[in-house]
Amino acid sequence: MTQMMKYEGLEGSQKNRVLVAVRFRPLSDKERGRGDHEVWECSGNAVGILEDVGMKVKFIYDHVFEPRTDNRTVYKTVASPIVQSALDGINGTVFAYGVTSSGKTHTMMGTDDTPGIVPHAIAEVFRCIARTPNKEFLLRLSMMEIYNEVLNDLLDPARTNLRLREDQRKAGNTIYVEGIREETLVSVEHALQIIAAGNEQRKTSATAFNEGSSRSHTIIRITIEASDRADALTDPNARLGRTISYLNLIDLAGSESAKAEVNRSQRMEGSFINKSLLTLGTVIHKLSEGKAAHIPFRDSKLTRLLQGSLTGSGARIAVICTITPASTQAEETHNTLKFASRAKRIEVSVARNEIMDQSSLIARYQQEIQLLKGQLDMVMRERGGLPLHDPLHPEVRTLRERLEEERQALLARERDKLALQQRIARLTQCILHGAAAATQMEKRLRAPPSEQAAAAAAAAAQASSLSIGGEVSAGSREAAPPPLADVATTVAGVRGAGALFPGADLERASTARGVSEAVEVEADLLRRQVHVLATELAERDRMLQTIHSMRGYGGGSSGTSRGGGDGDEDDVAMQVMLADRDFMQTQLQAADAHSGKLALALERMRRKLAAATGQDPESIDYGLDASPEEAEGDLAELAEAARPLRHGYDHVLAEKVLKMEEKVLLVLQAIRAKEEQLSNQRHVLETLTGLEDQVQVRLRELEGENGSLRQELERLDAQNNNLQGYNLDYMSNEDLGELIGSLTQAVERVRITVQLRRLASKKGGGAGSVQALNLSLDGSATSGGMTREAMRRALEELQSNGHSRRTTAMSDGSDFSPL
Ligand SMILES: Nc1ncnc2c1ncn2[C@@H]1O[C@H](COP(=O)(O)OP(=O)(O)OP(=O)(O)O)[C@@H](O)[C@H]1O
Repeated sequence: MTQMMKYEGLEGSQKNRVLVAVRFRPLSDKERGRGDHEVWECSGNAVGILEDVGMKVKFIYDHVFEPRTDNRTVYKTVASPIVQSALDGINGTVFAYGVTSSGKTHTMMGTDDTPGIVPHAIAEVFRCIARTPNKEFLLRLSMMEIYNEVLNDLLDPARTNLRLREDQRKAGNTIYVEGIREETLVSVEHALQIIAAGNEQRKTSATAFNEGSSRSHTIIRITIEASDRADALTDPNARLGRTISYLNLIDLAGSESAKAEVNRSQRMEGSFINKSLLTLGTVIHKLSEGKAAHIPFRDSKLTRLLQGSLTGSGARIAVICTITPASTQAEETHNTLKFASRAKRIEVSVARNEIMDQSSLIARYQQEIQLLKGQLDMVMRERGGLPLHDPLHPEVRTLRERLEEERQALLARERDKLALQQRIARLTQCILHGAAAATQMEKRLRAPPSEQAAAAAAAAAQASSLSIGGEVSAGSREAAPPPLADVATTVAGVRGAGALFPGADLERASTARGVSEAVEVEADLLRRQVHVLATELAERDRMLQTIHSMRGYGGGSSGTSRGGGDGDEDDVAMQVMLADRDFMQTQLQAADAHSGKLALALERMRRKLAAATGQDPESIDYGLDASPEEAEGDLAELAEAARPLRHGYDHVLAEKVLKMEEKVLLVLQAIRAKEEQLSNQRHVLETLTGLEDQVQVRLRELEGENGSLRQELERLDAQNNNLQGYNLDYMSNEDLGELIGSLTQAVERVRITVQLRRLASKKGGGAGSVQALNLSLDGSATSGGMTREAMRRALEELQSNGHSRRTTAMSDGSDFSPL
């Protein structure tokens, strides 16, 4: 179903006159050679015949091109606006009309050096499409010729004598050529190759004027379907605007009169060519009168084909009348100019053919593409990949790879962080023990010997009251120090190596400060790692968000419609990823919180250490030893914890891949079945076409036979008439003599027969002489109404020859007795 839309370019009017241009060509060498001279001249938009002074006959047109005008100018002026309208959904037709050799083919097709309207139009169509990214176009090209009133497909020579049909539901043009081949165009070069191949099939024969004269009307039809791009619409619920239009580019056969044809077959061609052109003239004439009279579109194939373009179905038309200024062609040129003047008076309505339903091919293709894209998406998703058709596909894949790398790096850092945390916790414990021991030692070293034992006991008590978090119980300083041997053992545990030498307690205390600083550096490192991890997490979130939005999961797009089951499966995959991410996020937060706690504990511990040793907290230093075995143990533990999750994920993916392979197999089977069905249908169609051709041939044979039978009948009728009018009484002597002559011959035949019979009876020794002889004269002798007198004379002659005769039965029933 289509709807005609008003064309804005017409400034409020829906009617538009046919645009008529006249194009002169230069006098050819051949014309000059035979003494032709120019008798027509153009001036502005007027054409006139040259007489001695000025122009006597004058015609005015929309454009008149002088002989030097090139094809590009003709295209730009006449055809380009029609091509652009066609891209906007308005039918367009450009004719080249004129006598043979006047330049029609030169104007329409041109040469490699000067391309004509057809190549220019195709190039412009593709240029405009490239400049319209918010629309999708589908171009199809068909090429046909009308030769001797038979319509042939130039793109498929096997398709001849095609029929024109009418379908009121057809968008843009209800008349169509049944079974014509249409090629979908992909580029300018492709289109020109198709046209060149079609041109090879054209019927040409030399005429008196043009060696390569076109003897047929050639029609190139470009069907343009246009549709808004769904992804370019601002409102996703808005209806896609679709249009369809037909651009006809027509090179007519020469319009010269029959007297120019040199032989019988050309005269026949001429009469057919002229039938189409004559009807075109009549149709144009009637249309130009603007009356609601009967217009004989059906009288010729050409006018029937162009009916949609010439009448109110909405079209823009341009006629280019090509003209030779040669004196010998003056009369034909005059006729061309008169035709052009009539064409100028035609008004046609101009409307855009908007497609309101899903019937257009482009709509079907769009649906099919959507469907295929959906299927492809599904296959790719199920295989754990991303849609190949997605222009961002490589980017998405890179993002996914980066995401995976980041995830791995994050996991590794988490492991490192955990190991560090454990080491910090252990160190904290050791530092506190170390700090208490150092305090006690110093006290013991400074105090008088009597107090040293009490101080050692207090230090031991303080060390035992310290919590892991670094809390020190109130009054710990007053507690009794541990024995020296205990302190030495504790510090040795902190260093993880070496013996503690009695008497070097201060040196140990300064070593403990070094440890504290190292721990602080590590804590600082940890804080920085936490920051880096947080930044990475944010980056990873952003990437996830990008992937979500690309797959329709992005913020606010959760309503994007998807196939039920497949969407669920996809959700599962995403959920796994999200859970994974959340898990890591929680880990990070915990690590963050813990490192904050650690920093606080470290600070408190440092202050306690400083207070215990009476030193500046900044100068306290403890030695530190790493424990790689423990870190490795942690890593293994973490990997073990992650395994079930990873295993589950892989398992789900593997299952999906299997399922998807099954689905792909089913789709492939369906495609194969369809192809087979199509090939069967094509076979049936070919058989039917073959049968139809045979029937046509037989029909023609029968018509031939019918003709000769009719001739025979006519001849017999004429004879019959002659015979019916036969009357001896009115016959001339001459005719009577002739008749009697033939009668005599008949009688002679009878006589011979009688003699033979008699001879036979004698030989048989039978009844003796013949008693009686009954004669029945044949119809040819009696039907003419032979007189009794003539008959009598004939019998007398018989008798005088010695034959006896008694009775003769006349064929009219009367008895005849001899004298
Ligand atoms: N405007 C022009 N400028 C130069 N040469 C031209 C022009 N028009 C036609 N010719 C030349 O005149 C000759 C005949 O032209 P063309 O074959 O286009 O005529 P035609 O009208 O198509 O003839 P036919 O009806 O017999 O096919 C060609 O050699 C062509 O190159």
